[in-house]
Amino acid sequence: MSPVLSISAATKTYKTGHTALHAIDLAVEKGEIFALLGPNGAGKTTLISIICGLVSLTSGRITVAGHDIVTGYRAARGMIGLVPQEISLDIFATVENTVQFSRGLFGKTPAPAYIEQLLRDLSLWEKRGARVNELSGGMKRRVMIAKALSHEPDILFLDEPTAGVDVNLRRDMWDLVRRLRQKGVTVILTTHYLEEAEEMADRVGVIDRGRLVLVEETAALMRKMGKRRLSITMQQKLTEIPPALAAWPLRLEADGERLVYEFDANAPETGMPHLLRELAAAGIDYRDLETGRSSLEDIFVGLVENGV
Ligand SMILES: Nc1ncnc2c1ncn2[C@@H]1O[C@H](COP(=O)(O)OP(=O)(O)OP(=O)(O)O)[C@@H](O)[C@H]1O
Repeated sequence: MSPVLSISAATKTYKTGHTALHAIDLAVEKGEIFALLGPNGAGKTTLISIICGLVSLTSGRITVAGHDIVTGYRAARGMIGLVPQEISLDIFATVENTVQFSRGLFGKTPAPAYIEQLLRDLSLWEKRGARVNELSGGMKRRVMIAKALSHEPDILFLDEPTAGVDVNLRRDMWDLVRRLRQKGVTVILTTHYLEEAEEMADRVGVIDRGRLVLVEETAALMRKMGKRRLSITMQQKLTEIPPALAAWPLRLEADGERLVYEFDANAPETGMPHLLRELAAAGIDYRDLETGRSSLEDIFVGLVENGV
């Protein structure tokens, strides 16, 4: 099967002379959910903006369902829906008109049943007659999603879809993404959060300083990199790791108040109970325990340390 999105040697140098993307190669299949992860300034928005024709490509080639984004711009753009980070809407238009108008811009004939279903899926149907300026921020974001899907695109780009979004919208959005996938729509999202990628994406690409440093199936990435951490807040601060615990990979944080133990989330034994017994034996009292997943930042450190 030929990929719905094909990126080869895509490079972007802004007028400032800053190269935001260095020869990116990537192929995304139809119906795939692909998460692009990376820290601030990594180049995620630049890449999406190029694919959507908002920013020019310096060199390389990108095709959407076989259409070159430069020479076949209109055909390529018609297959793409984009939900940008920032909300941009005509505040005096109604919800329904906004979505219908957007569909018209792509030269599509009206499809009242499709638009109704779309508005219902996004909990906007009751608000269809409301003007955009009467809506809450979360509702405006829903309108942005409806607008992006108005012309039934083959690929939907979501640029940091859950930044500043409440739990209900987040849940609705993921439900929608799952339904889109069933229909064969490809979804490409950018995020800072590994959990988000883990929850939704079939594959993950990690971009760092303009370079795609890793592309991996999500499950495989989590197996390789997924670490959990146990943070132990102690009754008394420590100045160093007690010799009796030297065999454990422990770190002191928060000015000696917290001991951090990182372990493999997929290992049959976490070592946690054993460690807690040894702490007690060493006479260390603690007042709080917290477990969590290692952050994307830790994973980046892991990538760099492993020389990827
Ligand atoms: N119009 C522009 N002119 C010059 N440099 C730019 C422009 N837009 C972005 N950049 C630079 O390109 C780099 C990549 O920015 P980009 O917005 O693509 O990153 P990002 O991964 O989307 O970050 P974030 O997670 O913060 O949205 C940054 O160093 C940024 O300062």
